[in-house]
Amino acid sequence: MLQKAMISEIDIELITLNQAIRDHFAWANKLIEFSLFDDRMDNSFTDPKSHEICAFGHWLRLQLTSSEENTAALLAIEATHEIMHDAMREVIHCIGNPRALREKLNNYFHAQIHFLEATDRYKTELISLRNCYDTLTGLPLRQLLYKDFSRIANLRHLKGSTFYLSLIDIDYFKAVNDTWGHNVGDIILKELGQLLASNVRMVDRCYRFGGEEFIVLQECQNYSDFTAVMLRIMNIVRTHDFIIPGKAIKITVTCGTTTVREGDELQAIIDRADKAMYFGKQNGRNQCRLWSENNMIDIERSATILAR
Ligand SMILES: Nc1nc2c(ncn2[C@@H]2O[C@H](COP(=O)(O)OP(=O)(O)OP(=O)(O)O)[C@@H](O)[C@H]2O)c(=O)[nH]1
Repeated sequence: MLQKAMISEIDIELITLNQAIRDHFAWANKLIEFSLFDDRMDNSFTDPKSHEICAFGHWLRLQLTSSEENTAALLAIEATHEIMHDAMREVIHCIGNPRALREKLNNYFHAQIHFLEATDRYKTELISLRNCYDTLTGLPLRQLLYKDFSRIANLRHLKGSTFYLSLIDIDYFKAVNDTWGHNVGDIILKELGQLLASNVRMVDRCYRFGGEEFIVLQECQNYSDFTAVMLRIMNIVRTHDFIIPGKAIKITVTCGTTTVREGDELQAIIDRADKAMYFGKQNGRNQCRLWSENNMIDIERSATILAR
């Protein structure tokens, strides 16, 4: 399944894909020029690995090395791209032999259509994925959390690591909207989303769960790693200057967190995190609580004790 941490990554991929397709057409036009004017062919046509040398091939390599999740879709494009280059080389070999050329040219046209169909499919996938992201904060929305969860549950099983789900809710956000207006509320949501996304590790995921609530899914080797991360996030948020027109303001959040246990349904996990968060709200806000059957553990106190 395709995966991106932020909507901007999808946009960048769409922009660069469009550019790569334009580069492909420039390359195809060059082929017509070479054929008509009998110019010297460059290695983006003649090399047996020409599909790796051309500008589109460069784009493809870059995507294949930078993302593991999209590999299947990208490899499907690569296969059609390579076949198209092979077909084009056969066309070149048949120049001067009109009878053979007709068939080779048809093969090339078909290969080109398959290649463009594969890139179209990928583009459609990227665009439908884009609809699962929040346009305000750029973060994945709750429907992606549900999709990601089954993959994460498998990972947990395979790697034996502990996953934590944290529900982060802005304190007194209604007052922010009432005092400074909804647009300022939006500025805060956007900035908080970016702050959270840039302060979790690459392997962790941050979602806009709805309204003024965010969810962070983290994979941690041990409890002290987890408490250290949460302590850091809480401190980053409470000390951050949120720039609104004419001034900078500070906000706090209350966080409820829980471990992902064997066989857990996602809804049950979210309910536990919600209970822990609610406990934090009722006990002064601006804190992070870990759900436990008997008491809701104060994560920041726990992190401080563990760090001694
Ligand atoms: N600006 C803006 N406000 C939103 C958005 N989504 C939800 N809100 C507001 O978030 C506020 C949430 O208010 P409450 O649920 O009362 O919570 P709160 O004021 O943060 O109080 P506590 O959570 O108890 O600390 C409401 O005023 C919603 O209108 C949004 O996308 N943009």
